[in-house]
Amino acid sequence: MHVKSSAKHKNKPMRGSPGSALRAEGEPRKKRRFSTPGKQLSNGSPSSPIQMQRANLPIATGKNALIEEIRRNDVSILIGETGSGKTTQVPQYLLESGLAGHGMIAVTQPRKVAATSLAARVATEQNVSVGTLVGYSVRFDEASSDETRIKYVTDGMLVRELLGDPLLSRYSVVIVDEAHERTLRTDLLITNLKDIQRKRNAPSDVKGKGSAAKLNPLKIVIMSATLDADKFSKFFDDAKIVYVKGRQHPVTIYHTAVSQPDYVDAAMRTFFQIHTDQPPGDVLIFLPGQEDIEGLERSIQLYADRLPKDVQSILVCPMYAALPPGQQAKIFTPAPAGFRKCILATNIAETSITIPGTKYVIDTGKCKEKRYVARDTGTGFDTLLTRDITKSSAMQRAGRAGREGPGYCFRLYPEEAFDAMAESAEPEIRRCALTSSMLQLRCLGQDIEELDFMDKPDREAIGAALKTLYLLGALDSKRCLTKLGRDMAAFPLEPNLARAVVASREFGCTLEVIGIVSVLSASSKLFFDSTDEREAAAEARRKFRHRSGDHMTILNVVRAYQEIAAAEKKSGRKEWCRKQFLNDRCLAEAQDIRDQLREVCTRMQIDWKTSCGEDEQPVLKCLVRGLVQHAAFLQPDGSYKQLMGPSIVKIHPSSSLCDKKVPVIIYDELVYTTHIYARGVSTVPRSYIAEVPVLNVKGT
Ligand SMILES: Nc1ncnc2c1ncn2[C@@H]1O[C@H](COP(=O)(O)OP(=O)(O)OP(=O)(O)O)[C@@H](O)[C@H]1O
Repeated sequence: MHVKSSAKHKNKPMRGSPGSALRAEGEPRKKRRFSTPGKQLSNGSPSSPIQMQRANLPIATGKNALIEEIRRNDVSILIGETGSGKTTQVPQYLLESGLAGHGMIAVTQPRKVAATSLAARVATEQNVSVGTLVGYSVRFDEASSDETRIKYVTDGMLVRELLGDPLLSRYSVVIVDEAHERTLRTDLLITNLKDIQRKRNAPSDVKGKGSAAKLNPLKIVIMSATLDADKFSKFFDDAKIVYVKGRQHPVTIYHTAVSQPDYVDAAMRTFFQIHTDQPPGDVLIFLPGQEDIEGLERSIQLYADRLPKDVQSILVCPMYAALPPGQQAKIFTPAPAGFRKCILATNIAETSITIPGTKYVIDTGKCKEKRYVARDTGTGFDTLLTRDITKSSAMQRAGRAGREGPGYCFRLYPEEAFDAMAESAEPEIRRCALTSSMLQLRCLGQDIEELDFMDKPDREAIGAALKTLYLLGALDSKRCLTKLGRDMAAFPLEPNLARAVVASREFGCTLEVIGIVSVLSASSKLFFDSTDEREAAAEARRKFRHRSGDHMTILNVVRAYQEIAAAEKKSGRKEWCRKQFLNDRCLAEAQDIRDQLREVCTRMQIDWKTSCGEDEQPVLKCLVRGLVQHAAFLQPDGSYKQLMGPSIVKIHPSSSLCDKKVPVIIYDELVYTTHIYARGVSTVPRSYIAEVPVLNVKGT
């Protein structure tokens, strides 16, 4: 293949091309390759195209041997090339072979989009609709029933299930997929699974008569294409490592000759070379974040308009976490005839998923990594810093091509840069805030300091999480879980927002607090920061503005939207939002979240209809309960000093209070750009802060 311009690429076939052995690094301790011929698949019509496709996957060759290995071992670690069929086939094999008995098979995914799209695919392969035999469960969305036997779940949802069912009694097999990502939830889950398995699989004389005695043994399968298998094996007491050989289709990899500091521009040039020179096939471009995606989308549209008439049209589809689920799902819809789809994605599309039609991948080699700064105080903030990806990410990205036929991956960095990359990223447990996880563990009666983790969290982070939970009233001074803490954990919300909802029972304003919290929990922002029409947007926003700041302003929008929603059809709502410069997708998603929070309230005997009317004071008091660590006091120079942390912060320009000087603020989060900014800000009387019970005791 010929690639012009400075984004020049050198060709190298991907390791594990057809017929090659998978493993490049030295021989693993326990290893098995599969080469026994597969038997005919028992489920569905074997001659249907989808069943033929299943039968041709590399994993199908070793199906029986694989089932046998899983049958023989309590824990199996399964390594197989991207696209070999692990995620879609292994659960079906276990179901079809009867190995799962009467229990369910859970397959965990680090991301929602993977869980929902895989459930759809496997349901099609089983010829059923999603939510019947095959289902999914992700935060704020679920499709499952009593019939469900294979459930794709986010790792966070399975951790949440532990709260109501600590032995995961409904499941006979838990498959932890994409375990290499080492998300905080995956690590928590793995720790718990080890313990659950010890209880459920113990010999009956050891089990005694406890609840575990009645349960079937639990099987655990850990899967990935790019995993430090030995580390996982060691953690699970030398568990068996099983290797699936080969990949279905080759992916040819090209590297640039030199590095590309302007990776967005390099991505654009590479895309247009593919578009003008190469046969049809969709293109998936990996970029670090939303900003780069939006920038590249604009540039591609601009240049696309100048292409000669006889060149195919381009359909650009962005894909990042803050896009609502419905919008994200569009990447799976085939492009109309005569169009080439160009998907601009963050690492949200890096693992697990198959995007039909994708033949070319462009990898900028960059990603954004979440890291909590000042983990020791609990008053720090999450940063999302752009950095180089790891080898594991690069291989996963290349693996999104070559799933339906031969693929091509264009890496916008030299081969030497790939060789110099770290093998894998630092586990989240070592770099993210632990508050939410610690609350869940406390509800399970577990102490984070005593748990058996693959990598232990550091003491400072643990201390900060304990402090936060104490200030929220979830733990008492002896670090024991309070009733309040247990109530908070019932809500699928960050602990500070859950605290505000629980407080609303006391202050009689649940209707209002849920309205605000659902918008704050939506995946996209409520207000568009339109640079083109900034004045018009500000003007439209002014009528919702509340003197106390952003939270009550959100409530005003929610109230107005509900009136419109009651009177208008969907198209009318959209039009109204457009005129008000509001994000209708955020409001629609918030409505779904609100409905779910109302259900939780009903279960908890909190009357969600309780309203404080036009009085903002009870609402602000609830928010203070949740955001007490996010309070700051005005300084003589107009900046704000954190009440409980060392930082000096400014009010974010997007806030309705940005040009005001108010004595005390509370805020949703801190963001760091040129300064540390507080975003989502309200002003509250100082007395509200002194009233927070835990501060009150100390006489603050
Ligand atoms: N939605 C889909 N549409 C078309 N083909 C699909 C779809 N999902 C899966 N496939 C086919 O099934 C194959 C196996 O997919 P599967 O997700 O099971 O692989 P995997 O080994 O788990 O890959 P990864 O390690 O990347 O998660 C894909 O390569 C593709 O050929």
